[in-house]
Amino acid sequence: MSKKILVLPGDGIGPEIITEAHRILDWVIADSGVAIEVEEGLVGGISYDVHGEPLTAETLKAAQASDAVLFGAIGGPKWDGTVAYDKRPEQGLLDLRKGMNAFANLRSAVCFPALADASSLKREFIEGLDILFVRELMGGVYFGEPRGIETLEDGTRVGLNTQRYADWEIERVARVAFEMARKRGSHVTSVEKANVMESGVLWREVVTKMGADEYPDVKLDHMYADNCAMQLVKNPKQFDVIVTDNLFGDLLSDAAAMLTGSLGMLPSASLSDEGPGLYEPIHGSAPDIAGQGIANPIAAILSLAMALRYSLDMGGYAEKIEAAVANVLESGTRTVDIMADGCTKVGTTGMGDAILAELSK
Ligand SMILES: NC(=O)c1ccc[n+]([C@@H]2O[C@H](COP(=O)([O-])OP(=O)(O)OC[C@H]3O[C@@H](n4cnc5c(N)ncnc54)[C@H](O)[C@@H]3O)[C@@H](O)[C@H]2O)c1
Ligand SMILES: CC(C)[C@H](C(=O)O)[C@@H](O)C(=O)O
Ligand SMILES: [Mg+2]
Repeated sequence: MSKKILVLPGDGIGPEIITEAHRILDWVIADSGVAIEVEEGLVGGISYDVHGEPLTAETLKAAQASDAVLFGAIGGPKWDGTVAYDKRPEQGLLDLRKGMNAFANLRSAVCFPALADASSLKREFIEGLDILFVRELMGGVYFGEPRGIETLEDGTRVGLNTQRYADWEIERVARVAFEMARKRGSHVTSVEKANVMESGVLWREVVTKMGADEYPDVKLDHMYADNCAMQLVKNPKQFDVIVTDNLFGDLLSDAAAMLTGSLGMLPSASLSDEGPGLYEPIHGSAPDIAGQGIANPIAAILSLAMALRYSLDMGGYAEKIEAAVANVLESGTRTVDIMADGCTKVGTTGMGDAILAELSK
């Protein structure tokens, strides 16, 4: 039976970077002979413009019926404050994650040796860096009720969001983190703010119990989120797997992206217990550089590699793509965000060309 990938380029630089990932996917299909059907759809602002919804029921259905979804990026100033809050592009992404039951977001911050000098930290701090974030993606303050903006009797306006975690939500994401750690450095750092939030107290309790009962072989430590932000900059190589909630995971993974040289380098996989995975770069639609052909497509291409590994049982091709990216970087080919002295500057398409040429060798 043939496999199916739904490609959702989205807004801003989304279509630019996804075009390059799509070209790599076409190469994988041709090279492997595996029948993979590729369908394209709309999501985010472009979907709102066409359908009045950032994610239509049809697109969600197509996502649920696929083996993997490759997602670009959504959002931009065109829709900021001009569309109803529940129709904004970002809501389309949140609904897609929820609709795909994608509760575990793996964000992998790896420093490619060739980019050790592209980071804002000194080489010795990030050379060999390999952190896996396991970010809870379907709960917490992103989805908790009650929420909204209310006007009290005295006229005071209140903006309200609720951080809420059930024990089973913590358990299922922690299990992913422990299982991943077993395949890597056997070390999990669980991050919350148990010192100020009850949701953090429960988080710590549940993770501690699971570690002791089921994963005594995995080293477990706990860290407050503010300290974790500081430690990521001070000594990032102390981390192996970091498991954390939806909001802290969003913030900390953006910070970690810069350790690797650029936000344009970090891919992610959002997984459910069963069913298709959602694969997306962690960066956004980068309105400041959209349409200029200069965005770095590597995060999107590495997200495709994750899709091949986790959803299509084509781990060998994932490794090929990752090796091709490493070699291209080694050869000194760079988009502007990771440009360095003595390197060759290319645009989005140029980077795609270079990776394709490396794969075809
Ligand atoms: N998953 C997503 O689709 C996603 C993620 C984050 C933000 N957003 C949305 O994107 C829009 C812009 O948000 P933002 O500016 O805060 O974050 P952003 O990630 O879009 O951009 C932050 C900075 O990183 C740079 N950057 C990002 N990706 C890059 C790439 N591939 N190559 C080179 N440089 C890159 C941008 O040029 C910008 O300077 C907002 O509407 C936001 O809601 C979407
Ligand atoms: C666009 C937004 C909904 C999203 C998030 O906050 O999860 C983004 O920042 C991300 O990191 O994927
Ligand atoms: Mg983010």
